[in-house]
Amino acid sequence: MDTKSHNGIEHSNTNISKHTKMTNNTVSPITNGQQSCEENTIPAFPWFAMDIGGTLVKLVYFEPLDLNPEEVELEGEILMNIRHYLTSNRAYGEDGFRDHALELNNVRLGGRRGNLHFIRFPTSKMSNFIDLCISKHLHTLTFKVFATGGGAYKFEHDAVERLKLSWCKCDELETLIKGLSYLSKLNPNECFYYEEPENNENSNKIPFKFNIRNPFLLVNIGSGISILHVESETSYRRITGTSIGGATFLGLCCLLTGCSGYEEAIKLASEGDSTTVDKLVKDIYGGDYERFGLPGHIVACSFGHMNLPEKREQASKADLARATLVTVLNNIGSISMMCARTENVDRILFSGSFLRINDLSMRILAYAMDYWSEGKIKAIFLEHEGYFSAVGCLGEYIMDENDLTDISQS
Ligand SMILES: Nc1ncnc2c1ncn2[C@@H]1O[C@H](COP(=O)(O)OP(=O)(O)O)[C@@H](O)[C@H]1O
Ligand SMILES: CC(C)(COP(=O)(O)O)[C@@H](O)C(=O)NCCC(=O)O
Repeated sequence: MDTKSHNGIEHSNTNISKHTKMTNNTVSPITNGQQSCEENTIPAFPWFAMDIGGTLVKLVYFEPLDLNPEEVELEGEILMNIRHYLTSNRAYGEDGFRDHALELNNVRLGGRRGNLHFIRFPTSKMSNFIDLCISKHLHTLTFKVFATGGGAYKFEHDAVERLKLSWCKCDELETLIKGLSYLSKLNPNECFYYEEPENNENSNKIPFKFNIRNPFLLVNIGSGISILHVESETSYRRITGTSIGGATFLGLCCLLTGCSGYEEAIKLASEGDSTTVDKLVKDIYGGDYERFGLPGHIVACSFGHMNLPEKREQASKADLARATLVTVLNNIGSISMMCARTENVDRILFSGSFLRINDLSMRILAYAMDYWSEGKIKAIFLEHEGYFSAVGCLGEYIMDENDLTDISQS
């Protein structure tokens, strides 16, 4: 049975991939007509998948390393130019970036060998991206694009009309789990935890040997937040979600500090002190609230000092950014903890681009999970943060059953 994703609906899909692939290590040649998404063959190069989210487009590109002379000839100038353009640049115009540090080399996908590249740009620039594809003559070729995230639906008409390609859609939460399963097997350092999250000098990041078959909670912190209970790659439920997510942090930071983007917001937050903004238990009790085990140092009410003009004057932009971050994290932490207890799991995996260049948030979450669970629940983080759905979407259409049997990484 293969069901759609809604809160509380069980998912069960016993296939590794929806489509069984031919494994003769060749790809279909580019054809003149549109290719069907349901075709039972490995699709023609180029192999792209895009997760078009509420804030960012995450694009995963497979660069083949084993093209034979005949394929090089078939590939033609346009695709060769695209390949060189994507792999030789780290920035594309003002808004596109390749996360070079995340690149995975010499991986096997669809029976082929290649490098996986990770590229992102703002979803607000989707139409510029389509213009760029047209300027590089991609609309004159026929190939498939694998798309997930809300934008796979929202932008389908525009992409298909203007680029004349086959637009193959996948569900973002299904591909999130598939991508997690694939990358955690491919990359031994994919999952990690902090041994001493409260230690600012050395929080001790340790690789975590992840086994998808032990039930866990998956908290995806994107623009908004989805929380899933996962029992295996093919059996999971979306338990709940919250609208107070990564976009809330960024939006409120822009409003409160006038910062211009995510990088600046995170830098400000790392320099700030939230206790000038938040009211702590000790600000109310003068110490701990012992009867119910609330220590004085925890936040009693986020932004609780900000009703007073003199406190507003004392709070710097950095303090406001830090308080915004802590507010969002406290909410994520307490919902995640409640879900972990209700579902009886002892591992919470946090994914999503909100954790990009955000060691501070990961350590705050790790400390909170450890503290409130008295060491029983472990917070686990992921190197490829927001890219799992895009990877899972590529794998959904391209992976064959042997892809993970002979892993070798350079
Ligand atoms: N360069 C960036 N621009 C905007 N937001 C970013 C950036 N890098 C990280 N983020 C954070 O990641 C969040 C989006 O996470 P992501 O997993 O990509 O979600 P979505 O799929 O909804 O776009 C943003 O709301 C923001 O908090
Ligand atoms: C609607 C979404 C699945 C979209 O995913 P995103 O682009 O935020 O990664 C997500 O924003 C979400 O789960 N929001 C919370 C909705 C709720 O349960 O309240």
